[in-house]
Amino acid sequence: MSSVIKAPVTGPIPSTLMPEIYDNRLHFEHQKILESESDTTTPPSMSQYTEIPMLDMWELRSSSSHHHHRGRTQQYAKERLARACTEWGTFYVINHGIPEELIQRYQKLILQLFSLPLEQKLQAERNTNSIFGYEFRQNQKSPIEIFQVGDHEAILHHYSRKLFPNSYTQFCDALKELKEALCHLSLEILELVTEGLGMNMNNFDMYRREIQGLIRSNFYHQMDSHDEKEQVLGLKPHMDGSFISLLLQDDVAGLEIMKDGNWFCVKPKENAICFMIGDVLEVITNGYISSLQHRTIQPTMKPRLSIGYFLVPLDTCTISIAPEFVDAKNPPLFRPFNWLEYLELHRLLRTGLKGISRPNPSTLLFFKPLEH
Ligand SMILES: O=C(O)CCC(=O)C(=O)O
Ligand SMILES: [Fe+2]
Repeated sequence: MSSVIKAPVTGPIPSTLMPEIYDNRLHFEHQKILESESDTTTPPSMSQYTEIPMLDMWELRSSSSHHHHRGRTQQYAKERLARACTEWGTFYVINHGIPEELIQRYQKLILQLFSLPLEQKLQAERNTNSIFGYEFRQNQKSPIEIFQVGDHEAILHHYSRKLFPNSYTQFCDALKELKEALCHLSLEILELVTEGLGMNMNNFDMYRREIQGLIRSNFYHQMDSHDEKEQVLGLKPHMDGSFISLLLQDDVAGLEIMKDGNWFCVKPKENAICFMIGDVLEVITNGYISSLQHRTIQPTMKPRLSIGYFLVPLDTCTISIAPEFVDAKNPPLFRPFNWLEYLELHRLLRTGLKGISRPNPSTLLFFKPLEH
């Protein structure tokens, strides 16, 4: 029998108590973050480009793997997948099977949404307590517009009706269709990843039943500046609060990833979807794989559109380390928590707490076992 150390189980903390409970830890941890990542507060300098690993879904899919040669190809692809997760936390997925027509149809409609008059878009403005709706961020030199919805159809219809009074079904249909395709693909990849890391598939199935999807479209306005050397931060450095995320991009560069302490620019790749590991998977694997720190740079020549799909737990789902990742040598690094608790901290860290105005690089720091 393996010696399994159980992390203390705590219930969700009422949001009203959070600031008091976490205040001291917040100051302490915040200081550590500032020391370890001071570069993120200064304007970014030109980052080097990097290639990231590339995974071919045709090779990874098992349906016709009886053939000896194909079996070997698949085995090799699975090994590369596991390595991409432990070494990079990100990779491009090719031959993913999501129809180009569907992606283009949604891109066209979401660009129509972003080109509506601001007063109309603000009819669907995100409520401060919600993660859904339209958001206009006046960012340093040029704005970022965001539209995010989840699996709740009523919410999607509510916002879509305000934005497209005459043609909202067309928009809703395209969004739902794309969201379903991305959900399917992300579950397929998540299963391959967890299997490749040696996770017990019964534990995986447990999570699979408690999952929801968020789809978020980011529209980055180009800067007026003509100085090509000047770089302005779009989205600040962050980790996604998801199991995994999938990112579709147009042909404008802007995504940057942190690898071995340096920022690298990831060029968009035609017909490829960027996969990223989020905080939830880091917790479940007890840090065996890490969530990917990333940020974006405002475009200079033309605007940029990205569409993110986030596979996240249900609000009430308890996220805890899968027991197979804990033993005497690997004590638990995180306490169990639920998704709403995580979101609340995420929000607090973003909006600032008692003078702390810097946004979070890692929300997970606050879910360490209290004795650590
Ligand atoms: O626009 C991008 O490339 C990244 C977007 C992102 O990181 C996010 O929405 O969380
Ligand atoms: Fe992100």
